[in-house]
Amino acid sequence: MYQTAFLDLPHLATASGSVQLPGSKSISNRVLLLAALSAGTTTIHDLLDSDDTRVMLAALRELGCQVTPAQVTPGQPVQITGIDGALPNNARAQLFLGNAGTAMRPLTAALAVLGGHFEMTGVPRMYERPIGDLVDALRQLGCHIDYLGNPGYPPLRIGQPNFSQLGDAPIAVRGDVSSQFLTALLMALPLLASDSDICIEVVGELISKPYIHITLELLSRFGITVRNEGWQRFVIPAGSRYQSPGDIHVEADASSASYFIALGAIATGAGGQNGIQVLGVGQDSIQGDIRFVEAAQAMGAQVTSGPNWLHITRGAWPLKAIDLDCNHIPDAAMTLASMALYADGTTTLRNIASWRVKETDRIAAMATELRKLGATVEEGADFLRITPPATAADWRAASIHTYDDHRVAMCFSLAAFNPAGLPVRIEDPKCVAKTFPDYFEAFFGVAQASRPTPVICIDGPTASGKGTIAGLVAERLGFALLDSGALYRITGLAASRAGIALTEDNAPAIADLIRRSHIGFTPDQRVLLDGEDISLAIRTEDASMNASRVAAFPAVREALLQVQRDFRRLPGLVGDGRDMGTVIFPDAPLKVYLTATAECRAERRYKQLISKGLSANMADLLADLQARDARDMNRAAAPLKPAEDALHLDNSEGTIEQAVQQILTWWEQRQPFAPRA
Ligand SMILES: Nc1ncnc2c1ncn2[C@@H]1O[C@H](COP(=O)(O)OP(=O)(O)O)[C@@H](O)[C@H]1O
Ligand SMILES: Nc1ccn([C@H]2C[C@H](O)[C@@H](COP(=O)(O)OP(=O)(O)O)O2)c(=O)n1
Repeated sequence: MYQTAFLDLPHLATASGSVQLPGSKSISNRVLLLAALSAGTTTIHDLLDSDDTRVMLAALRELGCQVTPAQVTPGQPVQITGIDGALPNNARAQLFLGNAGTAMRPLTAALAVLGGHFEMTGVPRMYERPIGDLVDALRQLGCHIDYLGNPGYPPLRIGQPNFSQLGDAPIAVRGDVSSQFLTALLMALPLLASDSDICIEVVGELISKPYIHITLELLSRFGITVRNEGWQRFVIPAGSRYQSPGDIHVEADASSASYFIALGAIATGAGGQNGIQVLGVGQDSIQGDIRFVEAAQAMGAQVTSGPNWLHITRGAWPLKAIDLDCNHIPDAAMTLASMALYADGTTTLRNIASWRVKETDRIAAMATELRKLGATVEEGADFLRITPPATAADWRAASIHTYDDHRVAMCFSLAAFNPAGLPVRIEDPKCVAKTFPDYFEAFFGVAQASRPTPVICIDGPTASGKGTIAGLVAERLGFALLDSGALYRITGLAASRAGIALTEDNAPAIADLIRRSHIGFTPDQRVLLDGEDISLAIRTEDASMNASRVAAFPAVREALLQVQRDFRRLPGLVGDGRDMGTVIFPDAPLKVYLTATAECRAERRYKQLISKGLSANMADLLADLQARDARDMNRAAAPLKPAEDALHLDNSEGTIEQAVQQILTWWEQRQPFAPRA
């Protein structure tokens, strides 16, 4: 996940490949509870790992369900052995449910029906989220629930129910507040339906029918067939009993698929590859948002699909403008607003009043940000009318404000395919964590830039601060990092360990050795050589000297050339070394030549080595450093020197942060995101 203040998407040209989407949150937690209530063991595949599912798993373990493994591990299924419809007598538990509404509501209903002694607590925000309508419905049945704080809100205490008064009358529940209450009852009441039918009657208009549809579909997979009488009455037949289906796959979130469906409709593939493959959700999805596919098709997308996948390619181009009632796909429809930027006329999205009360006022947010890109947007109480920029010249480079709304951030990534060749800045990219923490990683995994990916080169002599400053600049921009010196250090170490003398004669053998070695960099910046952690071993002064020696051999530099260029990846790279700007990335848009006086560098290196627990001597260090400077600057192959277009930065006086800020300022000056006057 990108934790940066903003993320710059370079202009993108093509996209192809496949994307595995994360599991749906609402399906994950329903499946967990149903598995826990069932007879038998359920193997759950593709469960989402999120705050909500972690809370639910912890609660189920607390209630005595066997859960293996105890945590969600990527690529590994979770097995749950259920309670077969009953808890032991006098079961007792204190359940902390954080801010997970998808755990609090269904667990309250199920435990109130099962009976025992339970306290349901959470974070302060949970105590502001109403649960009174559900509690009222459960009390009608004979469940025993007390409020421990404010009436109508958690925390709750659940006791032993008394079902002696339970007659044939339907159980009434309000349908116009949150469909989660009805979902909770639908999942709890089969526990009571052994002898006679149970009927639930919805009072008021039922909202969010697609979510009830998901509940009914999942119930049927766990052996409960509910009769749906026009979305007003739901009958759970007598004799219902939860039975594990054995294996079950959690579908990916269909609204998350919408960005990649749109991507497939907007972008052509590169190098003969065609289209975007979306894995995890397909044509028989039980989620309402899958109908986004029809809207995308109406705009021109070509979609083929199977049970668990979709494949999308560009069809009509430009896309076709549409006029659509979006009530059935409120979340995914936002993606249509981004597709409208590429349409042949004005697109109207109607019946979207609910956008106004989501994470932010989404109608206003989309209108404001689309306008920044150059679109003409008319905004109504419940509609949005979007006319794309008339020509490529009418597009603007925009810094997109995201309003702490994951969908705004994801939607506007699609603007990076604009015909004007402009980059797009997404502010606060971490807001995607709500449903898709690695969205941008997945997006970059299938998209290709129209020009070489941006690189910031930081070259300079030893201990000038390159590594430290390059690391910080990369972190602020969300860029990858290349510590090219580490590659020469690894080479020197590998050759010494192999007993090869570091002489010019042996250069081909050293180059050959490094080509055959497996070099790895971990996300936490550890360095691996054939699987061994050599992070410390390459930092000794001996290793520095050896690195400088092997770095003078053209055969070694040749062997490491492509290795270094392969570090270049979206959204950008910061390269630190001696020849980043002169040889490896001569086309880099920003090159910095970082220097500091020899005395200053020796002193800093001394402190650095001591702090790592390595021995050091000031006089030797200064002499070594000057020798290394001389060798690095005077060698024939790629000597250390500033690139002609490098900006010089003297790092002797200022702080690390000042140097970082200077480089970020130079970078900003090369970007077109300044607000329009
Ligand atoms: N402006 C600065 N002020 C104080 N210390 C600095 C400054 N710049 C770098 N340093 C310190 O100098 C040492 C050497 O920096 P490093 O990044 O390893 O240099 P290089 O990669 O150029 O060899 C580090 O301990 C770093 O924290
Ligand atoms: N791009 C590069 C990077 C490093 N080298 C050589 C020159 C240096 O003396 C060694 C070690 O580089 P490194 O950047 O790790 O060294 P310092 O941290 O600056 O002391 O490798 C090079 O020739 N070209």
